[in-house]
Amino acid sequence: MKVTLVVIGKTDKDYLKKGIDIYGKRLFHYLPFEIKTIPDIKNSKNLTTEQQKEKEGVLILNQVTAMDQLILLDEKGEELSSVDFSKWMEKRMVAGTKHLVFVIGGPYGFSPAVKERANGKLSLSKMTFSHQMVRLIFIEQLYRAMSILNGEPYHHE
Ligand SMILES: C[S@@+](CC[C@H](N)C(=O)[O-])C[C@H]1O[C@@H](n2cnc3c(N)ncnc32)[C@H](O)[C@@H]1O
Repeated sequence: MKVTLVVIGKTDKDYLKKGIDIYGKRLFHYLPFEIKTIPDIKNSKNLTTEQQKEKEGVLILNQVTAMDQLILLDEKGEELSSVDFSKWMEKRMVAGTKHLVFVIGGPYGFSPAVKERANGKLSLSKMTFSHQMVRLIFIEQLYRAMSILNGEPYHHE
């Protein structure tokens, strides 16, 4: 199963880039993983938040095919423990999912069209993180889930 993380705008802080690079490489030992970066919307200051979400939504949906499983990362989504997230991943692998696409919304979240297309919503916490910060937090959790499935001593209960 291939996993893609779709994000909006380049990662702008070096401390995040370093962490994402470290955990992205570790993750790649377990499964094909890539980050797809959608460029920031131009002249977003002249747009309403709804217009910005719509435009981001079109670009997000361009990244997925009808066969892909699209999962939104959203603070209002389903909350799982790390062990339960590892089981959640395993279920998709066993079910033969070919391409699992996680997406992090822009500063204002997701458009209605993206929410409608999504196959599920996962929360990393009830707290809201910046769309930059959540990249590293999610990749570490994905690595943790895969290390649990592979019996590695990274996670301790
Ligand atoms: C600043 S937040 C946007 C918050 C906005 N109020 C909303 O309605 O989504 C930017 C993005 O980061 C991600 N995010 C932030 N906190 C999260 C959390 N606790 N769990 C999962 N994703 C989160 C989501 O993808 C969100 O769309």
